Amino acid sequence: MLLSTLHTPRTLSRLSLTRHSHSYTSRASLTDQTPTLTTSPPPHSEILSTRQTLLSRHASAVDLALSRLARLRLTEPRLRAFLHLPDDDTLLSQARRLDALIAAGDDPGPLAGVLVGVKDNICTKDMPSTGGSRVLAGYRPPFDATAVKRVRELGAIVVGKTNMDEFGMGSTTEASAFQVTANPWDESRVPGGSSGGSAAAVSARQCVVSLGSDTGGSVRQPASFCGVVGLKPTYGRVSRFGLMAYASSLDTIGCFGSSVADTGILLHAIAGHDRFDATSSKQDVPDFQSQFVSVSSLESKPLKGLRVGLIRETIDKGVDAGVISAIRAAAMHFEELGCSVNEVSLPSFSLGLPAYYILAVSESSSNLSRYDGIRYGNQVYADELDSLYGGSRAEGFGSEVKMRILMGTYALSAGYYDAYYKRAQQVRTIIRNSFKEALSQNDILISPAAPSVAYKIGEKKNDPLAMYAGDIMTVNVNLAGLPALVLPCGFVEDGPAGLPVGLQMIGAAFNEGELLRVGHIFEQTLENCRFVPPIVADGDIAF
Ligand SMILES: NC(=O)C[C@H](N)C(=O)O
Repeated sequence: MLLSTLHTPRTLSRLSLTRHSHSYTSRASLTDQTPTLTTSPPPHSEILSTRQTLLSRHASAVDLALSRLARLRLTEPRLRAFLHLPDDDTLLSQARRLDALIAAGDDPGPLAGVLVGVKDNICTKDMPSTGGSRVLAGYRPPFDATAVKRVRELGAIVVGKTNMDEFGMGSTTEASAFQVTANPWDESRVPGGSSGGSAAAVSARQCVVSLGSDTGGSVRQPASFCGVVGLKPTYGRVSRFGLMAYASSLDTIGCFGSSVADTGILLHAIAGHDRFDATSSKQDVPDFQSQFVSVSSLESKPLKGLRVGLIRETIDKGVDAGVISAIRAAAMHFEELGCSVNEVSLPSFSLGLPAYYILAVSESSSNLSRYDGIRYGNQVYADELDSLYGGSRAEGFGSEVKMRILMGTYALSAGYYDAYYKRAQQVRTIIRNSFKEALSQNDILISPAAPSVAYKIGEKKNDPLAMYAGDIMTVNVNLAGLPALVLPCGFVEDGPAGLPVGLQMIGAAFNEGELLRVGHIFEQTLENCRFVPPIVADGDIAF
């Protein structure tokens, strides 16, 4: 954030992008002409500043954890972002261990003292992991997922398990078997899904960063709805060991942060080959942190020469006008940064949604067969096997999961396989190729992360097709296996404080470093824009 240029007339004239009041007490408005910054801007990286604070002994890990936990306890009854939270003593004992290391002069690790939220479909050995499903209520895995193990080894503290749509099947968290999470910007709205708890928790600063999973947009769409940064890595970049499988050829573990830098640092911590996941890639993981250069002015055209392609089909009919204007303003911002921006067409774009919903449900019908009451899952009493299977599933699964298993079984059945599954695989190849072609002429592609801002709770719950249609911006990227970064780029005037709009940047496979570099520069130069929801300031807890 360029504070020095915050109040220049030039800045204000560009504010169609980000016109938003920073006062926690006043309503945000697209027409605000006099922004008021009532608190100092956040550091570009809370992870880096936490490390600095600890090593310089300005505060202890216990102090930092206590202040974060105070906000968490205060906001959680309203947000319901977590399905499981250990008691404070359990968390503070981990902070005490870090303080002891620092006192002894040892390095506590690059993520020391960082509170991380973990989506409930990512296994943790010391906390329940239900995947948002009644079928796994009370299940405690005997191991940590590789991503969890890695962040813990680097000093992070897992603060709890976040709410989600059952097994990742949904876009709002309303398909969680346990609770609906509220959006921190407007508590009558959904946070998006399926990783809605992870996005809401970071947005409300209940934790510093969080892990989610993205099969068809489950990190990127909630990041957009909650005004945080969300990164879906290239398929294979992050081990899926310990992630409950939904659609294995599409599933990825992704990251949330309140800045691009934090999100990239978290990715660096979890990325890289893992012998427990044969699909994890052996590609080197570059030092993403070196990408986070400071930019002092727009005049230096810090992204000079970058070719940006705005996907035409994503700013077309069916997309909210407010979203389109925020994305067009973001495109203008890229031009100001020195990029060339051109509209590109991906004619196969609209095929992504039907192909995704055939492939994802087909894979899920196979993956979820393990929850049969014997291998995994709750078990009902029955005196013969079929009734035990049937009864356990009938009782354990929610209606969306049941519907998808049925659709998937149908698409894979002998008489329909060619018409549905095989055809969807062919479409997947076409989509992959069209991205390849577009990315040979552009360095990055941009689009909205979702066709609208956050929905009202209940608005789409009983209309699955409308719910699925909301995934149009994200599913293609999973089908192509590419990385994508979503970051907040503006507001639509709606709800008590305005609702954030997310920009999606799509890059070539394994080129997360470039997305992070570009995203960091975009974010720093997006003056006058703090994506901190009003709930953070409630209760006088200093941010
Ligand atoms: N899991 C995801 O990535 C979300 C997508 N809405 C789905 O239901 O499949």
